[in-house]
Amino acid sequence: MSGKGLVELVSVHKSYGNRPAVTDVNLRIPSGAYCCLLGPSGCGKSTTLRMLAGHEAVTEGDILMDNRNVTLLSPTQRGTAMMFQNYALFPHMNCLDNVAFGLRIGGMKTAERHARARELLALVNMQDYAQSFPDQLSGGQQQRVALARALITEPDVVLLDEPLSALDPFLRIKMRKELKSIQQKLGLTFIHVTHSQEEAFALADLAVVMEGGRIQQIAEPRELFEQPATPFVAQFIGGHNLLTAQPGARQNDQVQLHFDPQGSGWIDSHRLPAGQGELSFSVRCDHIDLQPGQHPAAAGQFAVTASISDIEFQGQFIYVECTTSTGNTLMAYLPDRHFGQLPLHAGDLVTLSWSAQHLNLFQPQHLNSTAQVAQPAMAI
Ligand SMILES: Nc1ncnc2c1ncn2[C@@H]1O[C@H](COP(=O)(O)OP(=O)(O)OP(=O)(O)O)[C@@H](O)[C@H]1O
Repeated sequence: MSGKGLVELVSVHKSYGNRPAVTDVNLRIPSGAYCCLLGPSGCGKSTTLRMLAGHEAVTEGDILMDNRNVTLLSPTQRGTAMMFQNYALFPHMNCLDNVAFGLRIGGMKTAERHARARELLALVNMQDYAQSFPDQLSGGQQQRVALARALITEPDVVLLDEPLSALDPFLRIKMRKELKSIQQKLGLTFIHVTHSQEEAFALADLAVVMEGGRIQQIAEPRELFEQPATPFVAQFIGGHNLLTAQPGARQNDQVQLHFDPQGSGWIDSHRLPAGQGELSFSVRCDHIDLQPGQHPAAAGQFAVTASISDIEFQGQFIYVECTTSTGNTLMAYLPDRHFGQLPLHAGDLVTLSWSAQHLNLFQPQHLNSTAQVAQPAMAI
């Protein structure tokens, strides 16, 4: 463990001309963390990574590494190493020389450089390929060599720009396990840009979801999935329904919520923001139950009536899409064995229900985000 590699971005902005690419990014990545920057194309994740590497100037704000302000330092002065999407190996050099290259600048003797490069090739399980050239290697092997090359300068922080995107799906899963295992073994901070939520969930200690140049949520993957902070996050990570409801009658410590046209349920009043009109929620597709016919909500449950518009077999679960009488869509993932016991067909009237504890309430301050304007929550 290096014990180093604490990374902080303080009010970082980046504009190209007068077009903002990254806006007001505040982020603290602890030493030794595996952090994934996640988001759709154009959200600003690569620009953020390039600013961390020193390949892109910061327009406003500061970047700190181990409490040292590195904002104006060159890439080689920061203690970072970058691994690129296409690996950027030198085609005319064998693996040993590719890996040893970073030590040339330091003026180290060839024998010493090669000895160190051999150690790193062994770390990434490529010791038998020292004399091979990049075009003689598979994608996964090239990726391992590129990682060894990034590690040879003994960085505290490794920056990875879509490192798995050039690999086929099987190799991608294998290589992501290797990346995580090397990161844990060396105890370095890894900052990994991806547009895949599955990759971020598998790798990250800390996931940062970006949209429109801004951070939408910073959380551990489990929290991100269980409590997405904004409608954008819920929609981007997938597997969530977005809902809106109107608060109605009060009873004891509970408030009734009404979904248009035929749905309702009761929620603890302390969960609702004061003075709020319409409320926005998400509920996970795998937290929804389905029953044939029309039923009122049971105690502690929410229920909505809709008709089945589509059923798809997805392997481990059945995807059931339902449409309410006002034309909105609700999705449920039913376990295969559960679905087998139900006589459900497209066109059937069903009741979708879920526990009140599974309603994820969006806080009103998060509903003013750009993403919310672009993707309004759905009224059911
Ligand atoms: N060199 C540049 N000049 C002008 N605009 C740029 C430049 N690089 C990025 N941008 C703009 O900045 C915004 C953020 O781009 P960025 O590459 O960081 O997004 P990204 O999330 O990494 O996307 P992708 O997944 O497609 O790589 C985009 O609107 C992009 O068009």
